[in-house]
Amino acid sequence: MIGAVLAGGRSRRFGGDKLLVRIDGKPLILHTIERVELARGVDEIVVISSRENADMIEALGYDVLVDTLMIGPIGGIYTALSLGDAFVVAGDMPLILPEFIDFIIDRFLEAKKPACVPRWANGYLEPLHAAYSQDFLPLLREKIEEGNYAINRAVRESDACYVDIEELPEEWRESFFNVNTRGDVEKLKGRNV
Ligand SMILES: Nc1nc2c(ncn2[C@@H]2O[C@H](COP(=O)(O)OP(=O)(O)OP(=O)(O)O)[C@@H](O)[C@H]2O)c(=O)[nH]1
Ligand SMILES: [Mg+2]
Repeated sequence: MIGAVLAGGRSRRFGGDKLLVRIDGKPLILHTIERVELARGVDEIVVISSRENADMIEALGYDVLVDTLMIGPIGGIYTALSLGDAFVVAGDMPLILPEFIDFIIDRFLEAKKPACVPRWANGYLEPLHAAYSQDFLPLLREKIEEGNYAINRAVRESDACYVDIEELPEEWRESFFNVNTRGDVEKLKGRNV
């Protein structure tokens, strides 16, 4: 399926485009993309980008679909699904694990549900590290038209399948690490990314 990497955020907490910050000499978004490419179940990468970032991402050698909605991740997911079913990931997740991606994709293909989303025991969801079907589009469209831009709520109202994180290997949890602040970049120093 498509690996859709979201890259249309404004990096407000970071200040300056976080997806371009260099980690071991390589832009953050490339770390994420190269890991998603390693998943067996992903056969094509598409970056769902803001108009401003499109040229830069194409220059890195990847296909871009411009998100014209710019209403947050829900709009990025909606845009990605116009191409087909997709594993969607935030561009700021440089530690994402290919084997975890494949685990979610396998569950998704088995369950035949509109979405397959990791869930913590306290109910918290990880919707930017999840698989989505085009069957999710009508509900997303309705939410967007109503101005309800919370992706978690849309997932909960759908007939989604959930992957219970705490039942999986503990080492997989770092897959959700995402860079929001400059301090998060510091946390990556000295480890293999
Ligand atoms: N395509 C698309 N991607 C988005 C949009 N909003 C956020 N993203 C991406 O979704 C991922 C997770 O979002 P956040 O961690 O909130 O990133 P952000 O919105 O850039 O940062 P903040 O402004 O600090 O919240 C990042 O990779 C963003 O680039 C959007 O409207 N469209
Ligand atoms: Mg984030």
